[in-house]
Amino acid sequence: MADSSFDNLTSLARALSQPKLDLVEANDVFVSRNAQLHPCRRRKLSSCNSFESVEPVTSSSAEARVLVINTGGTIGMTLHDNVLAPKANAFVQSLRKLPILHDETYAQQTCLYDYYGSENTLVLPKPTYHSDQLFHGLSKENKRIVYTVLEYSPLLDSSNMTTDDWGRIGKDIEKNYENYDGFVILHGTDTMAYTASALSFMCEHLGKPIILTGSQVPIYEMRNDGRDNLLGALLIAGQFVIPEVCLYFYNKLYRGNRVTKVDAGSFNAFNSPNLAPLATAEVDITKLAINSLAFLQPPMEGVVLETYGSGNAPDNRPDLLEELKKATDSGVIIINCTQCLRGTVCTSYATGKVLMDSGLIAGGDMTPEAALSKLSYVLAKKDVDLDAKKKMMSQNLRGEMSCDLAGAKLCLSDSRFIQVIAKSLSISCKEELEAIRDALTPPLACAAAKIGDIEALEALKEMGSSLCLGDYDGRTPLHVAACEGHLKVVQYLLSHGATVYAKDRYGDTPLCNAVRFRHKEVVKLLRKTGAHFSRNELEEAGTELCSLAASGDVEGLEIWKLAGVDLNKRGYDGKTAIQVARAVGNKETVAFLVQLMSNKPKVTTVFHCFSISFMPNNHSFNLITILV
Ligand SMILES: NC(=O)C[C@H](N)C(=O)O
Repeated sequence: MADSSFDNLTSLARALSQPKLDLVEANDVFVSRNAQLHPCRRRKLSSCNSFESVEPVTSSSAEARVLVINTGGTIGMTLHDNVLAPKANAFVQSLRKLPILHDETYAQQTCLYDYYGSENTLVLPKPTYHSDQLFHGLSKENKRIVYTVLEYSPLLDSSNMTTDDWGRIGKDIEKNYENYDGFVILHGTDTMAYTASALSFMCEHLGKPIILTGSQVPIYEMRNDGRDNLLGALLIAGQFVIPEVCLYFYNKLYRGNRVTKVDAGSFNAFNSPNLAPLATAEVDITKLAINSLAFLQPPMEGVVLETYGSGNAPDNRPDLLEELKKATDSGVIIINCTQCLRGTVCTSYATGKVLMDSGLIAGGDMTPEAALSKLSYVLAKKDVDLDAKKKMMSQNLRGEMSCDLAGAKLCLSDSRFIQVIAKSLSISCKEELEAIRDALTPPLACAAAKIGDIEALEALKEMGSSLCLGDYDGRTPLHVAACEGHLKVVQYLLSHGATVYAKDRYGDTPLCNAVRFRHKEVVKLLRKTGAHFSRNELEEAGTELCSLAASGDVEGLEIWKLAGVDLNKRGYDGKTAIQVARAVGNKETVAFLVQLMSNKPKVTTVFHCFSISFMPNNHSFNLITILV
């Protein structure tokens, strides 16, 4: 991976109170939000010659939208002078000719290009029974997947990617976050695991899938893996709410910060040694070999040390240990990662304990890629002191390291409820106990959220359960806490990985729930964390506003406004709330609406989804393999 100065990418948090541009931007991919309104599409459709024969587009919610960011990599390369190099402006044309990746008939019949305002927009064929069955166990929305390709210039071999490129991808996702259901990043395989790890830390409070993929053989070749990889990534990004940065390759969906490239000559190029793939659809990282430790001097602030076995190094080299100790004493954060593909760092051996005694932090079963990205993310946290940074490095932040299973077991057996159930089912082995835990904890967490019991939520988390999982109706603890208006619980859940974009069986988000039950503070907090109404929810919004206006319910109108909904939205009969209030002669409501629409919003909603205050200048760290 190419070296670069770590530019100070200042926080991208920004106020959403300003209306976003509704215009198609220079590169033609940023689509007008208004253009998504179903009636517009209907009007455009009706002007199409072949409208009668079109499979009816009942609403815009029949389509899922995915943004594909093409950064380069082998998937779009061609041979020149016997070497592979990226080819600009050829990818979309080539996809257009592949029926498996684009349905031109549907595009023509539904005026897709006019409607989305971009020649770079394509649509997958209707999902078949077979592709429906591809991903077992994940909640799925059965939709047409419309995707728009944003091609970077220049396209890069990923060995040339720098941290600036990570920042660019993050910014583009942030810019387009509300307009798409998911994101696919096309990327070279050589440094894909680094970018995946970096994005996983950059994207705080992520609510939608970001899936990196690429290929080993260019998509232009007759026999290639690019088509399958792209198709799989699109199907997942468009159909499933997996709020994670993932990597999809060779029929497997991995957590992005768990993978490493293991094979330069096989389609099966990636492995996630310490975490099973999230779903199955069935060369070399330059390391700095050192023989001197001069590199531990300032301005070095962090080091990922790749050590032997379970985190061991020679304990008969006092010179080496002394240098490490001096460095950690002076504030350098050194993470101890194992060179082994599988297994975790622990202090079973004297040769491992000496490293911990020298102040190193155990990297558990993190990949070096994830450790390096996490280190850069943590080092960039300006308002966090050194001890807290060290603590963050030793804790699981985004699923990049496994929790202490021994601890989980102990807590599981401590939990009387689960213990009794496990006993009555004669369950004794760890795997079965964990399966019981995973089945039981979502409803338990929802029950705790309902009564505002943060301690109970904490206890469930300690047991190793995820607080993001939904119950049988897909309702997460965050949905429940939002309905109940438990602000502290909402705060707690948001800071422990809950996603604001979770949708229940009825397509409702926690924001929509908080609005329904009129919990203003919860609405404000959710908005601050990046929540927005889904397109489904927005379709009903105009009618809802009109009925609130008809009944003079100004409190109701205000809370919809707080939730970021445009009060000019039209109801089913084309009227706006203010027109309805005028029609029923409710002057107070009219005056209130006029004031509400002219006033600047009372809350400043700040988008925290992506705070890429990442890798500031002067932060210096390195990945080293220890050779002694
Ligand atoms: N298969 C690949 O994509 C390898 C290529 N050199 C890259 O990382 O861009």
